[in-house]
Amino acid sequence: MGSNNELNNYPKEQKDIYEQIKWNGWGDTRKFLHLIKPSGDIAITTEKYSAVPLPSLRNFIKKELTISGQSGTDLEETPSVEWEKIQLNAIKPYPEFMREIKSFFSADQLKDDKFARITHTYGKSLRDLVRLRIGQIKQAPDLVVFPHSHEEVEKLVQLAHKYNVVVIPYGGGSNIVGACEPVCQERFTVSVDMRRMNKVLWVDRREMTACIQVGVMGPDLEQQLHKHGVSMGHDPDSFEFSTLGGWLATCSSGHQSDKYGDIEDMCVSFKTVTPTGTFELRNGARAGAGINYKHIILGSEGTLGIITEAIMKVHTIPPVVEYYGFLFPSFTHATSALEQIRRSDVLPTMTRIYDPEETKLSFASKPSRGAFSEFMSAAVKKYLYYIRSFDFNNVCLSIIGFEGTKKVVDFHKASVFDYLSKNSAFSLGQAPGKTWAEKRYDLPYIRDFLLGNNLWVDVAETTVSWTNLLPLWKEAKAAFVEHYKQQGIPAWICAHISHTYSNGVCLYFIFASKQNSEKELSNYVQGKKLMTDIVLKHGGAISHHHGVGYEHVPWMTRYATNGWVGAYRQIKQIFDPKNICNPRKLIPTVEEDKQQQPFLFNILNVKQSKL
Ligand SMILES: Cc1cc2nc3c(=O)[nH]c(=O)nc-3n(C[C@H](O)[C@H](O)[C@H](O)COP(=O)(O)OP(=O)(O)OC[C@H]3O[C@@H](n4cnc5c(N)ncnc54)[C@H](O)[C@@H]3O)c2cc1C
Repeated sequence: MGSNNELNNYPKEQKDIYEQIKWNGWGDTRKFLHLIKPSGDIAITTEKYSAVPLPSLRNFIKKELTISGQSGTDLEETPSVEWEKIQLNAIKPYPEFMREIKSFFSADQLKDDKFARITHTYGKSLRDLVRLRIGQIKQAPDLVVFPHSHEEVEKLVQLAHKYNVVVIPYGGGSNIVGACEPVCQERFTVSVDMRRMNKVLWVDRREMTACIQVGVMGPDLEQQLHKHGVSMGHDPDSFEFSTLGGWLATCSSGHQSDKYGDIEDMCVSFKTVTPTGTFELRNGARAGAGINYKHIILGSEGTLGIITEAIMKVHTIPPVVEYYGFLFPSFTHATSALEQIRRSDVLPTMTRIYDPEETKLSFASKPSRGAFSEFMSAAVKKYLYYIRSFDFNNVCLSIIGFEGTKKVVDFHKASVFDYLSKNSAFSLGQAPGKTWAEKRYDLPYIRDFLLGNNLWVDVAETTVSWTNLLPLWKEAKAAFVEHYKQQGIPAWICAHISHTYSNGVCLYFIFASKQNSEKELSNYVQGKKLMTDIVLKHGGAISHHHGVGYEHVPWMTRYATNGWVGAYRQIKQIFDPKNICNPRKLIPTVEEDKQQQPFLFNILNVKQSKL
């Protein structure tokens, strides 16, 4: 049973992570939003705190999701089904494959019970959560395998290749693009849960690199690295529930990307198991020795093979960490400051700029009434209004962070603060930065609450040039609200900028609306299509960091040139001749390509899905 390797000794008493997180929502089962009596306020409960009121949030939702002349949208319960009541597709019988796989893996590494299958069917996109909440699962994987080592992944992929079995790597399952969903009805499908491969294998403090098993989740990874005095510095919003393998496979980006880079900048090399062989690690600063295979695997979303171990760059844990809040009089002021900072030789570790709508959301979701006032005394407000002519409807919050030694932080800070003040920014000091750091993983929990209350919320993000940034922002926001308004449906949209580059930024939209009376996904699909089309019109990337998966496939031939789509199909054919690795993701099949429109609606499942 298994290979003789000490890394195989996964503690028997340890629960797997999929058993500890929400099966039909986001994250920690102990953290959720709910209503409290008698106030009717929305509150948040976490592992540490029970029912902390967010007293402005309910009114904010009501006010923002209102069409003028109509009464505001209020909450109306739309509960989820219980997982026990869900009917799953039957497991496809495959005795030859099962016999051989059982001779190599222990019983504890092979699961086909209902809960394991449900929790490995989808990721965390709105479409995924909706289908889970109504119990619509048509293609759960037939088996979930939990490898403990690189050698076991090799054996699994060899067997899958031999028996023509589909393999879908499953990291944290936090993707929001349908990347882990089985979509090949006819073939036996294995979900490969990587999360037992979670060790930092070595740290080299001289070269500042670490070799890491890629099933490790964010907090565990940083904890292990911290024991060596180093950090990787990759902190996406999904940090707590995503894995290094998922980050590499989706080209992920974290909050501090301005300083430490995106995942591809941190990655030196990795080991990948493909059906036609394993690509090995190669350590070293860089090489001009032909095409580095890592560039082909990065972002391949499990369609070419399974990444098992990675050598990543690390840095010394920064002794000084300072995050500040600023207010700008408008989004134009804020983006102008950002562009000037980017053009200079100095860079903060993180720059986040919220547009006026997201600024209001940010203050409305704080755990005290009138959080905006907390940051500003009446005198300051008067000063901003009368002396600085701030219109509070247009004000934009910004969080700007610096990390490093005191000398480095002070140097960057002085210069950055100069650009901020030239663009009329007003400093709120470090308090908003501290609040942001403490609460930064809370926002996604609002989505579950809204889904349970007759509303829906989703996101769209892109990389756009500095030139097209404001035109895209303005058009997307106006078009989204107008589209729904014409149908008499309330809609709300906001945006922020979270990563900057010399030639563009990541612009991130959050949009919400009401579930329709039919409780089907068509309302949502219209919004998704509208946003993606506008992004492409302004030359934006289909995604800056969420990836392509299944949900963005219909736009891929418009985004990537046909030449590249064809080349990718050939690469896939070489690496994976039987198309067993996460099929029908990333690019459309030739047949799907020919029938773009019906395919789109089929993918987004408009007709069949009910909320
Ligand atoms: C609330 C929320 C916030 C988010 N914020 C961010 C953010 O700030 N930045 C960001 O980049 N993304 C963000 N995401 C998206 C998501 O977290 C990322 O795409 C993340 O990189 C996925 O990692 P995962 O381990 O969960 O991968 P999964 O969702 O499990 O898998 C994603 C894809 O990678 C493949 N894959 C996984 N592991 C491997 C492997 N070992 N080898 C080969 N292929 C593999 C899967 O087959 C799938 O195609 C967010 C998502 C949510 C729900």
